[in-house]
Amino acid sequence: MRSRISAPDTPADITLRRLLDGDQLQSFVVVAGAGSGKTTSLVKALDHAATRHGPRLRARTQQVACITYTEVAAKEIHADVGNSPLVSVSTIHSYLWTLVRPFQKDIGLWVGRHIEDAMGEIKEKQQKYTSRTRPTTIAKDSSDLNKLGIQLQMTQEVARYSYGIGSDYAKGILGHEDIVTMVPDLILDNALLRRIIASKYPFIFVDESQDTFHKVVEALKAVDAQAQGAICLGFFGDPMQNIFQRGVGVISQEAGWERVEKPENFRSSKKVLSVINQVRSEADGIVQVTGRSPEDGKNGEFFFFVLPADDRRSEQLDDVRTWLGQHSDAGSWAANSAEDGSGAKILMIVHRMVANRMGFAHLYAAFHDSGSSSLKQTFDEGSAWPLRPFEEVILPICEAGSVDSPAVIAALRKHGGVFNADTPEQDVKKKLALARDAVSDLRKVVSEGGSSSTGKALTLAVTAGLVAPDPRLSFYLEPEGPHRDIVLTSETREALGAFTRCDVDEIAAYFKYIRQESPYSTQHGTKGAEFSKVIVVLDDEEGKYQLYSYEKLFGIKELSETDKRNIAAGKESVLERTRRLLYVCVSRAIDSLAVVVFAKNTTEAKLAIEKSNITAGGRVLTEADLAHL
Ligand SMILES: Nc1ncnc2c1ncn2[C@@H]1O[C@H](COP(=O)(O)OP(=O)(O)OP(=O)(O)O)[C@@H](O)[C@H]1O
Repeated sequence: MRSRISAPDTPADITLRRLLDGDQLQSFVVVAGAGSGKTTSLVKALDHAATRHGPRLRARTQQVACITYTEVAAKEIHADVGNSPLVSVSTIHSYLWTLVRPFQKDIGLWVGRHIEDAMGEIKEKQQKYTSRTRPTTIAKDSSDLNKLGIQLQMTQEVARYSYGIGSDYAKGILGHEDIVTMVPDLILDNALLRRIIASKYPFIFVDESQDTFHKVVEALKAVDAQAQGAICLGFFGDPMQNIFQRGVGVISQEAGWERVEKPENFRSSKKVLSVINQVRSEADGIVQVTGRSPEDGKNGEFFFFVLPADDRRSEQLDDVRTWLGQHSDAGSWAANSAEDGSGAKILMIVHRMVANRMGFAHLYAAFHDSGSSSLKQTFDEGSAWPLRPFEEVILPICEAGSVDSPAVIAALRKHGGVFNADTPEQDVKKKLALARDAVSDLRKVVSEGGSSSTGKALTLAVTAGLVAPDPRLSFYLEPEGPHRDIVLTSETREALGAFTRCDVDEIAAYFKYIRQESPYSTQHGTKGAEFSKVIVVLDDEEGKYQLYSYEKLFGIKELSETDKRNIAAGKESVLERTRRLLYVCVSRAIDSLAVVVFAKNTTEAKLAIEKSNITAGGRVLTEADLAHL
């Protein structure tokens, strides 16, 4: 990839430099569509702030802060600015924790209040019991209340809170969820904390700002308001690409802030850009113009298929690839991985069909049929907490060449419970020798697979201390173990039951999909990426929990009463959510794009799609076209 710093300046880059160089710093919101070079402008602005204000930042031990979405993105951005020590690039969680870690007393008070609130909710529920309330509910509430009381008592003894995977307040551990709730509360409550943040970070930039939590935005705005021109708070984002449920979407502009626009699209061919603009036309109506030079301005290609939603979807998708290989100018659309640029990338929402095809149907069912809505969502987005031990430790250990591979040590060192990054070398050797048998047993369990091998692998890894799991998981596996005061909802318990009964092979298959190693990618996981040829598959999932519906978006299916009520009340509806996901997907294509809709009634679907204008005048292709292969 070409260095982002060396990309030619756009008018937005020049505006940003003006804002960074004024006597009074000015905060801003960059609002621009897909492929407009937001990340590129962010990197240029970071570099400019660090270079131009370097001596002053150094003298005052200040840094330019950049908050981004994933650790991978943080590393890439930091590398783009030459890993400058004046620039601190981190994920939102680690940035927020760095800010409040020294405020231990305030953290303790917050935790106490948080537990009391949870106790209050249960007490309120108890007041509403009727003669029909089930004895199991009454017993569970009473046990949960008792546990929370014990937790509250034990927090009195906590000398120092640390940030772990999931919360166990009694042991002084805060989890990811706590950080994004607690830190904004503390910032909003504490003027001193706001002053300290402003004096340490005179420049704070937020990447992918549409996906930032509401409360975090509010807290950063409070820091900015108090600093009165002494800091520059800059958001880089696209409200149309807000595809995670807790994201703020639009960042409202405060008085005196500047709105910076980037009207160009540097990524996509003309045909693809017209689809991108069409999808956006019914949202905020931002229309992009091509930023590609005339010699570089390829026309590109766009194809639209409507096919029956039956149990032959997989074969039909193969036929679509073959058809495209024969009829498009872009060469092969074969099913090889798109990493080498030759094949096509298929973007699908995590879906029972993908799960079946990719070999993780039971795992999918464990999260979708019994989990809470947050477990379902995080599963689709690739970040569900019960899967972390596999992602971080168990799979890397099992995928390594041998028990003694450096990859095994690296995984245990980074995430395991056996030793941590600070363990002295001689202890690492000793502990590893002890852990060697467990590692080897774990590799055997995983390679044998079979029903319930997920639970077996987890129990083995946790008991041997190879992983430091989320306290919720630890409690589930060992109810009388070290995390016995944890409270689990019945939904979570049910999902964990189904999860541990899965064949561990399914977890490997799921991560292959999530990490985009397969020709398929999740529609969520594809954010920020770009591929030469893209096939976007639109296929509504059956069931009552329907967050997205392409059939509703195209008018193939009627809106439900709830949808109509949400729209009438100006609340977010299935239409906006689906449109945004579709926007993110179609805008990943550089040259060629194909959209495949699987619908129950293809005749009605074809008519509705033709009416929707998305095909930009092109013909809707059907099964009959594929028949001529
Ligand atoms: N100023 C520029 N001149 C030429 N090409 C550019 C410029 N800025 C960005 N690009 C190219 O455009 C493409 C998109 O850039 P980038 O990923 O920064 O956009 P983005 O707005 O963050 O995208 P998205 O929001 O869709 O993920 C990249 O291939 C990048 O190299």
